[in-house]
Amino acid sequence: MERLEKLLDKEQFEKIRAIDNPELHEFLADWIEWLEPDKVFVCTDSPEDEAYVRWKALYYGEEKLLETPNHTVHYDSYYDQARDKANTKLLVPGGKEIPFLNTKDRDEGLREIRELMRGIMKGKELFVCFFVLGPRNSVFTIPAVQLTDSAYVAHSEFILYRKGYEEFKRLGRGARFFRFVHSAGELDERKTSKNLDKRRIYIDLVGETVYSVNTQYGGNTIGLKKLAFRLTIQRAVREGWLSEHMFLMRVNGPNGRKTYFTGAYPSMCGKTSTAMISWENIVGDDLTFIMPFNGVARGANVEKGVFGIIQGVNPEDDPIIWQVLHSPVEIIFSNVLVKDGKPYWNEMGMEIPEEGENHSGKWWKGKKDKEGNEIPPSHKNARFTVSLEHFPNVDMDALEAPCGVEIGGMIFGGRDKDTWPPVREAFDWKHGVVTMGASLESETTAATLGKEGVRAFNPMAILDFMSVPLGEYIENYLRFGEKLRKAPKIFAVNYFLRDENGNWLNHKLDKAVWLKWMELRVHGDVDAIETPIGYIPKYEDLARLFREVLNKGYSRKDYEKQFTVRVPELLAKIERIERIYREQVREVPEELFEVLEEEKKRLLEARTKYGDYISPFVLERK
Ligand SMILES: Nc1nc2c(ncn2[C@@H]2O[C@H](COP(=O)(O)OP(=O)(O)O)[C@@H](O)[C@H]2O)c(=O)[nH]1
Ligand SMILES: C=C(OP(=O)(O)O)C(=O)O
Ligand SMILES: [Mn+2]
Repeated sequence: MERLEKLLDKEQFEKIRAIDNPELHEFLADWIEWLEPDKVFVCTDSPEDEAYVRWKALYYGEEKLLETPNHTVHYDSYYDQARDKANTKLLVPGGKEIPFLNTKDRDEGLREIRELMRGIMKGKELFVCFFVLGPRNSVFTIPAVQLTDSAYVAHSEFILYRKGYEEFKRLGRGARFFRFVHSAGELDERKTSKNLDKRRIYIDLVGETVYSVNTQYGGNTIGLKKLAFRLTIQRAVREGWLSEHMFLMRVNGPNGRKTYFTGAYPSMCGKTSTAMISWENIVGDDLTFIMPFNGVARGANVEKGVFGIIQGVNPEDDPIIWQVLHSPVEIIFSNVLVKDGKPYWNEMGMEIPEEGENHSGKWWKGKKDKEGNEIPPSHKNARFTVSLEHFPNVDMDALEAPCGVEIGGMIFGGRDKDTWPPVREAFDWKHGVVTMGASLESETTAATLGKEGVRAFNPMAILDFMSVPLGEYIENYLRFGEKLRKAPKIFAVNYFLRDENGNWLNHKLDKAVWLKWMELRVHGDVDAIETPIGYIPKYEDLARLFREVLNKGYSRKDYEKQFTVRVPELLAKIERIERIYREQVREVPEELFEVLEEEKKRLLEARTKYGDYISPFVLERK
């Protein structure tokens, strides 16, 4: 406390003194001394402190006002537009190599990151912020403290997370809290991070602390989002619950029935757009905690806001997001095109100006980057940051429920052009966990730096964030199901099937029909067709639902094309997955291989009887 008294002015010091936690005090004193900010501001839960951060984002030029009140725009460097996987490392003692995880020796990593951060906040203001993951004062709550010199990062966190200062005060010495230390580093004239060659995101799994430096992109910097996620996965696996890359939503069934679903898809594969379907209800769009209570799986949103992809948001497909983005509620737009104070983005379904300012600076149509690529109006990974309370279809009761909501179904999906059908149901928990979750593959996207469109192994859509050996993580999943009296049904979806010419086989809103079908299946209200890979919908049920939900026809031809069981592709996929688990992952539960083996056998038998490509109508008649 003596050290802190010297480092902080009286008013800020009093705010810290009110929290009885010596561990926190020591952490703050160490880092404030090390980072050497000119000024420190401590945020309590008061609206004034939040307003101060919001104002500082403008004052320091990290955000600019737009025409609509409460709207601002933020830019990240042209080369800092996505998660940097290569420079994101897990610090583990001895630098133990773990397949699929990017690890580094803990001592070495800590030394490197401390060196990069020494005195990095000279001339800058440091914000000390307190938040919680999960609803406040609940079984899910995890407190966290964020140190950052970016008012944009702190501002984003106020929009996305529940305030935690009072929670820290309440918990005192009992708080098992996460720590995040971030610096955007030196900024250029556009107020974007300059030293990208020294961009590092290091996750200290032992100290439950994450360091992030020389970057601003939210996926690399917003402590409570993808950085905390690595820490919560570790806790969940140790404690026997699930921390997942999943949306949480309510699907409305017949006669007012409410059924909650989670959905795990890799970044840029449809979590937000599914959770936002206007006639259903959103609880969360990215991160869900799931715990077993009295034999029932209950889920809660880790966050209270959305950091969503803006490309493609248009008034027809996304009426609610569109409406929210055009109302005067607090929103940060990032990496969009701005002209005369108005934001524009790719595929917004209206005309876009031919010049303005965007993530590349001054922009005009046809402008090329250093690599000779034409720069689109907005970046593919451009985003909006907004609180869920502003969405007319938010399920507020579910969002704040201290014990979460009962989960009826869990969905897995990815970008797959040729293998999985649009929707199918697992035979049981184990079958779903193994053949849907653990077998997920998806094409890479612009949410991470590097090549797009490459099919990649991505179990549970979580591989980028995995912080424990994969075998242990899958073991935890399998055992989780055994704790449940009534396990959620598991489903797999694929929104991204293409025909031989590369055209999509489904419209963006077809997912709304799959959701209604899954809701009926959770309650056993419709029959299904048994296939070697699980249950698929009957044509008649889908045709009725297309009419009811979208007021559209659905032809037998489209159904047959979409739901054909593609035996060669499915077998090739099992081979790939089995090889990965046999050759690359260690200590895989034996059940995984058994379940894959059974699936393979079913597919081979079906091929003998019906051929390589099996029409769902053939299977229905059998
Ligand atoms: N073709 C196609 N694209 C989709 C569909 N759903 C979402 N997308 C696109 O996928 C991208 C990412 O979607 P989003 O829901 O933000 O993904 P998230 O990162 O998982 O939350 C956006 O550009 C969407 O327009 C779909 O059903 N079909
Ligand atoms: C913030 C992210 O989340 P998502 O794309 O899953 O919405 C990210 O991946 O950087
Ligand atoms: Mn999203």
